Amino acid sequence: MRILVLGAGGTGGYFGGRLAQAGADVTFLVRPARAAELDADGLVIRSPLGDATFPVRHVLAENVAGEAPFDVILLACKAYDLDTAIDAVAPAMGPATMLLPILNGLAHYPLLDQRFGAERIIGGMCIISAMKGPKGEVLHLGTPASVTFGERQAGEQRVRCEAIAAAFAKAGVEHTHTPDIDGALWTKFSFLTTLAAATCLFRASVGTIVGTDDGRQFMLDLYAECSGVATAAGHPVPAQAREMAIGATTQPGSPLTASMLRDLESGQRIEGAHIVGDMLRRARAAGVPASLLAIAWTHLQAYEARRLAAG
Ligand SMILES: NC(=O)C1=CN([C@@H]2O[C@H](COP(=O)(O)OP(=O)(O)OC[C@H]3O[C@@H](n4cnc5c(N)ncnc54)[C@H](OP(=O)(O)O)[C@@H]3O)[C@@H](O)[C@H]2O)C=CC1
Ligand SMILES: CC(C)(CO)C(=O)C(=O)O
Repeated sequence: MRILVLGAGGTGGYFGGRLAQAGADVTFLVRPARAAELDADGLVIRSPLGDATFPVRHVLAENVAGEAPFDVILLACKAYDLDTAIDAVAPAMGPATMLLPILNGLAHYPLLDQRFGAERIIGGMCIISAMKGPKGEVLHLGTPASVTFGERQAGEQRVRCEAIAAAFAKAGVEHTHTPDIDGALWTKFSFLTTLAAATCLFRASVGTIVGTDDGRQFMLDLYAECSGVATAAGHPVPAQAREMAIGATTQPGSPLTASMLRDLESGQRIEGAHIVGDMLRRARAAGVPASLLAIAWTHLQAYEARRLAAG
């Protein structure tokens, strides 16, 4: 199976790197600065699950057509880079290629479906804390590192998902090929939106937030808004997943934060519109009360406005 990975950052670098390390046929589609880092140092992974440094095959967008066809394209960019990423992978989409996005959120699916056809877009997401370090190394923070994926349409997608599962199994990557990817995506979206909105709003970890007088109730109320949107969309979060989400977002002393807080605190662009803004838009469309989401989204827009004004 030939795999193209768009993005050799935190998630693409980690999961694509583990596949390549295990001998899978992996090519990274990168931009020139990342290509120069990979040429100089190889792909460097620093992880509690095992450090690794090795050369990887990589290609620039202008040359990717010559490398096609691929069986699977793993899309691992930030949501604000979606337009350029979609253009970059388009020449690599052969007639049988399927694309597996692992971005957070849901709003990329209609864009991908429209451009490439829904029959070619598998559903996917990942659980990990990872980022690109100052020298281009992929830093895996903590131990969770799993990918969940599944067919959005019966037929060919199922066969391809089975092949993807086999590749992750060979690479020793924790993975789930789920029969209900829409449910899994909504479960993650409602949890992640709560985590991102709250940890960014208060610039603090879960433990610090719930250590305040009203922090625990704030988390519960915010999760109720987000999971209410999931229910309204026809994908209520199953009881066990709800308990896990509430446990993780209200655990005293927990150092947990969202990757969005890391981006915000380092002054970078954030996926606020794709995650918190999109959840609020869906809440309003469904008539779900969402006053806390509105505050969190106002805060993220103010951050983005100040960032732009500062140049
Ligand atoms: N990091 C985390 O812990 C987690 C992240 N996620 C989600 O995963 C997604 C990816 O996040 P993450 O891996 O952290 O992001 P990163 O910013 O670490 O990596 C994204 C990579 O995509 C590359 N890229 C963007 N556009 C293009 C393009 N047109 N052509 C080639 N390469 C491109 C960037 O390249 P360049 O280096 O040139 O800018 C960058 O290296 C997000 O939706 C995020 O929310 C989900 C779970 C956890
Ligand atoms: C919820 C978490 C931490 C797990 O992957 C995440 O997706 C993020 O921080 O973006």
